[in-house]
Amino acid sequence: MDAKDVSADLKEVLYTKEEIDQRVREMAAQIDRDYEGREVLLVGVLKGACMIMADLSRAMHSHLTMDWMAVSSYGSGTKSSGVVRILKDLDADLLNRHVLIAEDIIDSGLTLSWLKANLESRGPASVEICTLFRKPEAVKVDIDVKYVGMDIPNEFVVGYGLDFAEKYRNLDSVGILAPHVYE
Ligand SMILES: O=P(O)(O)OC[C@H]1O[C@H](OP(=O)(O)OP(=O)(O)O)[C@H](O)[C@@H]1O
Ligand code: HPA
Ligand SMILES: [Mg+2]
Repeated sequence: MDAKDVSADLKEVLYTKEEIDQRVREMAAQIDRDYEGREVLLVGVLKGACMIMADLSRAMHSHLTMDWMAVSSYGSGTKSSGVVRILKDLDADLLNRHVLIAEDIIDSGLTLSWLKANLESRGPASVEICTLFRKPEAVKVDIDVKYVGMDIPNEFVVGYGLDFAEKYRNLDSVGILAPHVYE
């Protein structure tokens, strides 16, 4: 393998592009059914959710609008700082809207439990969460998540939008980062 190939930094591939694609399509179909007759505002949490937003929205068939928020709690490390910072707020007014937050991962859950409460305070008709990945062993807060793609082990993963120090987001599969990369 080319030494510059980013996938060489993975210890193990957890999900291939095809497996992710299949699961995203299933979630999109479920969301279409659940929101029948209601227009969804998809809120993508930058930057990690860029891939799931792009793929989920295109796999959905109902009318929807999209907006973006940028928050960060990981900086350049592999552990949450626990402090969520808004780097970019939404443009949309949430009053009476059906908001569906699209996320790449729930790890400690701190980002989404904070974000859900923040969006709920803006007068929406509803706020639900869709995440592609969740780490059940890492979740520290009680958080109601309506759509979960896959539960994964408590390891630092990269790819499909997920980064380590801003790298690896462009991998089309998702895998466990090899410890030699960050130790
Ligand atoms: O459940 P938690 O422990 O809070 O972790 C999940 C959050 O961490 C990552 O974002 P990050 O802060 O790395 O920003 P990024 O999306 O720009 O990479 C990820 O995209 C989630 O938003
Ligand atoms: O496992 C992870 N990988 C990348 N970013 C993350 N943000 C929270 N958990 C993770
Ligand atoms: Mg990150």
